[in-house]
Amino acid sequence: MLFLPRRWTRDQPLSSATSSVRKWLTSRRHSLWILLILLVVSVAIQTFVVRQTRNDRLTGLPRLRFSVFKQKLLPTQQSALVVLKSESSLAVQQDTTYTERTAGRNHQNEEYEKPSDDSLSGGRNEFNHGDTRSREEARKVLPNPENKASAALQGSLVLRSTRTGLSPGTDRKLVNIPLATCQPKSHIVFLKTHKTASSTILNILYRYGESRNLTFALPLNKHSQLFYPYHFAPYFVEGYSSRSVREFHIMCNHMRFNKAEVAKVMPEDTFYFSILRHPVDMMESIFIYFKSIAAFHQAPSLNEFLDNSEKYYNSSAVNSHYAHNVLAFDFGFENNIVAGNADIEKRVNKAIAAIEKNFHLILISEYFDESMILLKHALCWSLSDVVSFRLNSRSERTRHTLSANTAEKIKRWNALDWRIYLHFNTTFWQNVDALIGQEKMKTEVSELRKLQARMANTCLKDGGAVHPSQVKDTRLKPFQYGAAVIQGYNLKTDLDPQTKTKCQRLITPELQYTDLLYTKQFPLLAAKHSQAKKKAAPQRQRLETSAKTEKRTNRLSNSKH
Ligand SMILES: Nc1ncnc2c1ncn2[C@@H]1O[C@H](COP(=O)(O)OS(=O)(=O)O)[C@@H](OP(=O)(O)O)[C@H]1O
Repeated sequence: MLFLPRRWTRDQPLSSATSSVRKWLTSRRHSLWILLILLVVSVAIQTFVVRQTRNDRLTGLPRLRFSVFKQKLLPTQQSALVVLKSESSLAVQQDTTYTERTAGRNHQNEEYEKPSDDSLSGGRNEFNHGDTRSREEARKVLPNPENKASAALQGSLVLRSTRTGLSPGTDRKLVNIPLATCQPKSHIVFLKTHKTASSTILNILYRYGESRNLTFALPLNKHSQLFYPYHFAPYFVEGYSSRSVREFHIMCNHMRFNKAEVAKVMPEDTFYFSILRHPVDMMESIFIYFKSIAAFHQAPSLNEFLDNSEKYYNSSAVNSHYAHNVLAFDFGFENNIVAGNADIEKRVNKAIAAIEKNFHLILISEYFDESMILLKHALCWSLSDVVSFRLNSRSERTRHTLSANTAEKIKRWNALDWRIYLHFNTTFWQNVDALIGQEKMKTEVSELRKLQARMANTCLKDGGAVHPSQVKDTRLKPFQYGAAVIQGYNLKTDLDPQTKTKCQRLITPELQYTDLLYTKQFPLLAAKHSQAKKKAAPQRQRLETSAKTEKRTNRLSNSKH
């Protein structure tokens, strides 16, 4: 384009300066130089544009298209994501289009389902106390406290691997900087796994962020989850596609993890962490809580489910992931594998390597307080930042322990989860040794417990959790689901306004707190959502009534035949 036609340059009357330019331009060697320079300049421009786009993704956040993802959805699941089509058009198809759990979670004032004890166990003798066994078993996989190998890690915390044939994941390090000099971290991703005490951690993160005006990567259209069980995609986050949020600080709602996609939403220096629970206790909790899913619905007991999984479990049924290696599933992996499968070692190693690569810290539910101390150090937070009350816990009536025999069956059925748990239970204690040491850990845990006891004394009316039917303030009632009875709290009545707000936040259940933050962060959208919900209420009520009538009629006609 810059080359002048030879004929044109030859015919023009030129001064000596322009004539030498002409000669230079028409020389073949110089033409090649010009070409080369042009090439270099265009490559530089392209690199600049690509970088700029990437920066935009992390901060300014460009628009993503929905249509690509829609094709991947299963027919039964498609409707759940219809609402995603337009973020700002507010296609509020409340309740009826959600996945089972999400739908349930939007019916706050549901009747509590009272479980029949037999339906839970297939024999009450099977159960005794859970937490103790699982803590003891967890202890069995601790490193020898005399083991000085971890001393070599002083100064930096390296997540060590006990996997076969793989080197330790050294790419993820936590620097052991004294609390006095370190900078508190506020770019955080918490992968909220299921039935692992994750709601208690979510509450900690919500309080930390709210009190510092941080921005949360909340689910689009006021949903309570980041469209779990679909693999995470950036457009699941409110404010991402519309670019209405410049920077997200914290992402912590349930999602199926996908690092590459999460990284598009969160800043580069984000701290990633998650929590695991002993798969035996976890499955016992899940079996009760998700009793209504297809896999568990017909099973008279967990033991019976495990003995006849081929009868009850269909991997393609909706919500079946809750019934099989759900930890692995939440981390984004394929979950359908059992012990003895030829691929198990490969799959275990792959999963552990990926978690080590993508997460800075993995906590253990059985050691919740120790986990909070570790987290506090890793994030450079203070002790009061990690104070919490136990949330989302079942009443004793629906809490059970399984026999050793059933426990072994769970470990085989959830072999992938079991191996992941064993690995990270080990690295957890290596991290404790490396970052703070066992002695300091004991001291700090005891300080944390004292602080928690003081807070409970200040805030709680009944000293602890109560049956949901006894929760006085209905706005603070925890969501009830399946065959579980989830406990709540009552506050003391004579609290001054500031203390009251602080105490209230400590006991606010996940759904209500998510709503509250959404309304703070997106007041206009929240107002439109509640208007749309009000409008849809009578129609929903009609649908519910006719569904109930139809169910009753069917039951009657079935009993006649
Ligand atoms: N602080 C602390 N320490 C130990 N365990 C705790 C803690 N907080 C909550 N829990 C227990 O975690 C279970 C609820 O987990 P989640 O909140 O992750 O459940 S959910 O997936 O969000 O529904 C639930 O377990 P189960 O009671 O066995 O169901 C809670 O009792």
